[in-house]
Amino acid sequence: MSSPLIGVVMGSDSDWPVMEAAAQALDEFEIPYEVDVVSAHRMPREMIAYGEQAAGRGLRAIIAGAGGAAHLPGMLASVTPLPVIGVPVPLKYLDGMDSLLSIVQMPAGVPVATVSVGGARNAGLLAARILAAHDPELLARMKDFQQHLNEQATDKGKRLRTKVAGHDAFGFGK
Ligand SMILES: Nc1c(C(=O)O)ncn1[C@@H]1O[C@H](COP(=O)(O)O)[C@@H](O)[C@H]1O
Repeated sequence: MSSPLIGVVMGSDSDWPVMEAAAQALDEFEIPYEVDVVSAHRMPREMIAYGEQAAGRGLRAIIAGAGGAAHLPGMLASVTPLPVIGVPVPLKYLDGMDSLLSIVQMPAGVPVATVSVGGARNAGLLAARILAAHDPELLARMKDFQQHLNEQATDKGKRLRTKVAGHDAFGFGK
């Protein structure tokens, strides 16, 4: 198995049902990744070690998901030079707003690329794009993926126009 290029980490294994979508996106692009629980709050020393060692171990980006007082992505970003993508994980209370605000509002100098609440799939796709910027083969696959999305959306329009007869006003891809 090739060594991981992306670290997919989360504050708890309870985040996995949300974070799994990041792993699935990486699987679709055949990007090797590792998965682990790394908590800034509950295992601060291990979290610092993970962030400090990530680049040296060959990772190219870190996807970090956490819920509630989600300090993990920002703390990782403070100790690694790698791009960090933060995923706000929604919990039972506050619908993920707490997590979103904890991740997104970073001080200048310590960037975290924050995706939407529960947006782990986009985190995986963003990590794929980061790698694709220096990998022509991966870039070509990302373009194919975007073309496929376009075709799916166009088909949805066709189906909707068929369903709502008489409202064929514009008609992309007729
Ligand atoms: N936000 C953080 C951090 C952190 O930011 O370091 N560590 C754990 N957590 C979050 O606590 C929530 C509840 O965790 P448990 O389900 O283990 O009680 C999870 O969403 C986790 O990401």
